[in-house]
Amino acid sequence: MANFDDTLQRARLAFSSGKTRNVSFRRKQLENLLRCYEEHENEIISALEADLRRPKQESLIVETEFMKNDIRHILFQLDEWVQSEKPPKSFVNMMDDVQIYNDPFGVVLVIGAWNYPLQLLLVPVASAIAAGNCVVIKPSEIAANCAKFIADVIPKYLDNDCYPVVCGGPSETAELLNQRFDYIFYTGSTRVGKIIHAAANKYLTPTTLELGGKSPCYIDKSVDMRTAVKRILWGKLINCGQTCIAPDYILCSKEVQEKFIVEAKDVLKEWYGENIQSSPDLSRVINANNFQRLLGLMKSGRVAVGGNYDASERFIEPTILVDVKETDPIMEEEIFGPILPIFNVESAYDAIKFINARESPLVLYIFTPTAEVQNLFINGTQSGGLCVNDTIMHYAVDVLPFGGVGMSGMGRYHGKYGFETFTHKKSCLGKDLSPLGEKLSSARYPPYSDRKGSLLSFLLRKRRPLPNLHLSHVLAIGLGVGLTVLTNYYLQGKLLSK
Ligand SMILES: NC(=O)c1ccc[n+]([C@@H]2O[C@H](COP(=O)([O-])OP(=O)(O)OC[C@H]3O[C@@H](n4cnc5c(N)ncnc54)[C@H](O)[C@@H]3O)[C@@H](O)[C@H]2O)c1
Repeated sequence: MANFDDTLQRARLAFSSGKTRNVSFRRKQLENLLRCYEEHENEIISALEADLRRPKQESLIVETEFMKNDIRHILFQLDEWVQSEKPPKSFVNMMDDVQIYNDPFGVVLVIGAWNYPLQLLLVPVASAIAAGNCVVIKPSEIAANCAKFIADVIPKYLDNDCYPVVCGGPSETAELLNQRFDYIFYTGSTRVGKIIHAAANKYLTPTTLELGGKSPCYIDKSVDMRTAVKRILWGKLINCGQTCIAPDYILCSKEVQEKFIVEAKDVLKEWYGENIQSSPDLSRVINANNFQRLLGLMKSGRVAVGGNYDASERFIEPTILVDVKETDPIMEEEIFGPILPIFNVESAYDAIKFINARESPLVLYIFTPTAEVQNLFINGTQSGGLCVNDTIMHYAVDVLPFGGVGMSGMGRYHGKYGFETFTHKKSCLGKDLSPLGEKLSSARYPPYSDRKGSLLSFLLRKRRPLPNLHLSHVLAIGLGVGLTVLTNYYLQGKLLSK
């Protein structure tokens, strides 16, 4: 059984030494991580190819370039993000110092999933470093080559006491979860998310859960079908459908379905040629277990496109299923593979009813140029995110928070939202000690009286927030007003005496 006591002890000591509170130290670590990506790009691409047979271009877009840009974004903004905030004050605190400090939580645990084995682990790690935490980094054991890269190479770039890498599967993770962390960030299935949440409960550890589920995709008849088909199929087939935000199934009318299938056949031929298996541009299913699970799901409905597979390569041809029923296994569990079922609905209203009868998805996709139809979904459904007329691309907008809702997760990250996830907002009131400040405070002290009560009600009454004024500002304004009044009197006296 793994023993993580020492690792945790060293991280705790490193955190209490105050090292990670130093913003230059955090910046240096992030620069090192960026350098690691620059110096090992080919190794990263090879590890992803070995685990998933991921094409180089996909690895560049969704792993290396994505990660480097995430770190660059943090480095550009860090000095601004770490500043304490001075929120607008109410009348009663006019004389006081009211601030919110950005405190790190302490030692946090980040657990990654296998489908994007580097990005899903190291993007939250970068946010946690930026926020001043120590981080225990736990890659998914299922993407074994990437886990080995992380364990071998990352420690050469990051401070080993502050940011240890620990490896292992479910039993090691269970052991790790017996330790006390100050924050847990987990990416993976909803099933394991519940285990993580239950473990976090022991110490009331705050937790972000980035989970999965079935993300629907509604296609309206008004859409340009060629564009819709390309954007949907790309989102479904990148990483062989093993993407938490892949469009899981399509909701559309029979008429739209017919047009979708005609265009889909054409687009697949254009992208992958006559012999799809020989195309270098399609990833493979991660392992034999998932391959067999997907073959089981392919038995639902009727194959309209694709349907071929080869167990020796864990290859599954991009497959579109029609005539599926609500109760078919493919409509009940997250697919996580290159299979796209179409479920027929009569209208946008029917689609919304169908979506609302199920768990809230991680993302909802709608394809329509019509604002009226878009608004029906925006106002009538709940989902972690919503993407109109495209798939996946909302993930890359670094000013948008990313996360689920309900069974698809809790919490959010990316960009500033990642920094805030790993930051405790420590509120601080600095009371004014001047005689005037004490005079304003004295109404709260006994002996109580009606006069004091009325004064308190007046002071506490909610008004529009004041601009951030301190005693010195108030005195300066008072002095200015006083001088103006006196000058007026003086000038008037002079004029009258003439
Ligand atoms: N929301 C997101 O950002 C996001 C991203 C990627 C994947 N996902 C979801 O993740 C799922 C697929 O990923 P996965 O198969 O790696 O998930 P997983 O839950 O099997 O594994 C994820 C992590 O949990 C650990 N783990 C597995 N079983 C455990 C257990 N019993 N106790 C403690 N730890 C355990 C693994 O070691 C791994 O590090 C899909 O549902 C997908 O939608 C979500």
